[in-house]
Amino acid sequence: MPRILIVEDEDIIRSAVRKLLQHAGYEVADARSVEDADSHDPDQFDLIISDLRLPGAAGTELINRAPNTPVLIMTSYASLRSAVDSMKMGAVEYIAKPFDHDEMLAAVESILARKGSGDQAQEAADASGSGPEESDPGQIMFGHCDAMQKVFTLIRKVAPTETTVLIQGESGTGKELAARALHLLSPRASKPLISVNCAAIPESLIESELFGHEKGAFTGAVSARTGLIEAADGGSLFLDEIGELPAEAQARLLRVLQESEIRKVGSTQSRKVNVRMIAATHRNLKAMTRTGEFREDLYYRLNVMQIRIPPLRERQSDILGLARRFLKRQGERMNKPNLQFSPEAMRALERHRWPGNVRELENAIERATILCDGDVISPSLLDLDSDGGDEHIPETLVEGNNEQTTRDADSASDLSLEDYFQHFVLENQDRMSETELAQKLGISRKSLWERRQRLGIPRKKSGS
Ligand SMILES: Nc1ncnc2c1ncn2[C@@H]1O[C@H](COP(=O)(O)OP(=O)(O)OP(=O)(O)O)[C@@H](O)[C@H]1O
Repeated sequence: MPRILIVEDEDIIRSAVRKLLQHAGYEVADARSVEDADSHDPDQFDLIISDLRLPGAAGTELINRAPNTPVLIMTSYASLRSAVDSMKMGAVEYIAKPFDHDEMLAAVESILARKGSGDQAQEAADASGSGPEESDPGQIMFGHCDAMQKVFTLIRKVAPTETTVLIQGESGTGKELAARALHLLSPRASKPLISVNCAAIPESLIESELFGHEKGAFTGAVSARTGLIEAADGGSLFLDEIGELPAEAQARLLRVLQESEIRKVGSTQSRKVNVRMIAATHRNLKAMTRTGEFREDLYYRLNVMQIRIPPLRERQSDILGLARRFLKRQGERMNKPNLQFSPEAMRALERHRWPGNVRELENAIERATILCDGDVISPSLLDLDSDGGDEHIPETLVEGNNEQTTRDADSASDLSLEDYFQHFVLENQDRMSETELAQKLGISRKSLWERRQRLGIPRKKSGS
């Protein structure tokens, strides 16, 4: 029977995950912190599931302390969807909280299956030191056109260095993927890549999230916590939407860049950190320095090397290649392996302006794959003319999520995760809009609304 160690300081989550896994037939032990977990021999476990932010050391520290055991990291923020990107470490994965029971069990099963069947292959790949993902940006992101080839050349040159990189580009162009390529092609690839969306974390929390806090630093700080910068120690930190960082956090970040030191909120002591910074924005940071919205000194520290990801409309010759790639992936996921675009659909794809860039293309194809009854995708399934930009797309994607939400409702054993949801909404709804709440919970606004109805937490009038 596989043995699993859960490391989580929040009692509700720890006991919910424990019950879920025991119910599924696993043997489970638990701990409240990385230090607490030291009392267990990691080699006795087939899997460690840990929260990212814990009192004391960050959950990512377990990756070092338990080199032979896969670590599944749980993150609280949807903004950290790709928080722990440790692909090179075999079965290390992340899961965004709150997760469905099915999602957690599927992640556990898949890691254990990979561990069982893949150990030897993984060892061989590690020994040769050449996993397929690490050798070229073209294996991490698609791009044959000249503009993307120039981006790849820049990534290849700058990735092995320690240089801070500023990635600019419209929303959905692939800035996060470029950051991942920079990390995976760097000597830090075996360490964590922590991605933080500065726009998705409320102002009041961002400093504590990034820098950590001491016990009692503010109301609600019941114990000391590691920040995300410390969690990325030895690896890379990707700060998405850096233009949204509030002034105080900008000042603190500048100190990290200048002195490679962080000081937790409420602490008088600094600690050395070794983190490579990659920042991204869709805004004109230079112009923001002129209006005083962004610190000029921080701008120059970040802008040592700039990579501009072109919008999809400037990558005309890549559109069909990307579309086919997404269609293949979605077709495999949905068990529709023979899907093809009709000639009219291909023309429609090439004619569209793609204001939401690659993300919009990916979503259009996911939607068409779901709706397609035969093997041919027609223009009407792509529904490109009626696309309403960013606001519209996530709502469409919710189709799949909703199914899971309904399954949640059917499962009486989900109660404690629902408690977590309820707790989170009640605690944050006064200072967060519905969009922000949904983003942080990793669900769509529609799902948030549905869960509110089901759990009887009506939306406050002043909420958004
Ligand atoms: N060149 C590419 N090849 C394959 N997939 C891509 C490419 N560029 C983007 N994508 C996919 O498109 C989606 C959006 O990409 P990503 O999140 O990197 O964009 P972004 O510029 O960081 O967006 P935002 O500014 O909104 O955070 C992701 O699912 C990503 O995997």
